[in-house]
Amino acid sequence: ACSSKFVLSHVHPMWQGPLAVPGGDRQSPIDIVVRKSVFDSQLRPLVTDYDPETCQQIWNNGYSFLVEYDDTTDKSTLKGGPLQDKFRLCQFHFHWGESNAWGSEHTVDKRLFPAELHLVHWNSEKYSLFEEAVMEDNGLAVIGVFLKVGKRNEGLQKLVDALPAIRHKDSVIEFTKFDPACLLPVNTDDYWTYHGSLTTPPLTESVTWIVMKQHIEVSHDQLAVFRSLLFTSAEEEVQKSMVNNFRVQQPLRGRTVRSSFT
Ligand SMILES: NS(=O)(=O)c1ccc(C(=O)O)c(S(=O)(=O)NCCc2ccccc2)c1
Ligand SMILES: [Zn+2]
Repeated sequence: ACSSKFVLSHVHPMWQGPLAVPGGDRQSPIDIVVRKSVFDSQLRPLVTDYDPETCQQIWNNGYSFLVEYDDTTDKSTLKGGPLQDKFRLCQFHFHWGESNAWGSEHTVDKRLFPAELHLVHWNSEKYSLFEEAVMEDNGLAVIGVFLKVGKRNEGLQKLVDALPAIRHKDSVIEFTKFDPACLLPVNTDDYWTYHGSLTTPPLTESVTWIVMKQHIEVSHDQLAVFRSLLFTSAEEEVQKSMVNNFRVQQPLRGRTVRSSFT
């Protein structure tokens, strides 16, 4: 899997890392200004082909929880959309707030959502390892999906039920047969896309971001379980709730956000 081998232990407490990377002119997240996005008719529908059998584990890495997939073969892939190559799913995770008023990393016309899902993929046509791809311009593709509070999300419940077992940083449990397609919105043809970066250290500018226009709904109670996770490990005296694990928005620096819809 992608990030399990690298527990970012060097990440200082303010996991958000520097506000901006020196010389970085394609940092993420950003505010998507809808009326400034440019429709591109060349943008194709996303093609996801996820195999639930590749789901391996769920763990708390000290700033989010990650569901990790076996990315040693092309069994769970993403292609199409703005992408030229085939990308392999390595993990998905979320960002959320301490209240339903904020929590997402991207915003749409400054609108905040209570949480945001990221599905991280790497270019397996050009690179042989995630760790290589993460350093390259066209190395990663991350799908962003906004979460809104509403009806209970049945697909999410299996994941929510696993969270109490990984309350503390560095806890991990086996987690299998989870199809991440159940977390995608009904309509995946409408999205914004732009070139950006990881929103966590090392903040490398290797990400083609694909942000879904349509959100998914989760219940208030499901989101409350996210907030029961802890940033801190079992040994630490002071336990800190895992909330507000999002990075501040970054300057657009002249980038164009393209849309697949008018
Ligand atoms: N918000 S985001 O999509 O940018 C993102 C957040 C967290 C992580 C992570 O590793 O935990 C990742 S990651 O899986 O891409 N890993 C980045 C850190 C890393 C770099 C190099 C090798 C392993 C891990 C991405
Ligand atoms: Zn993320």
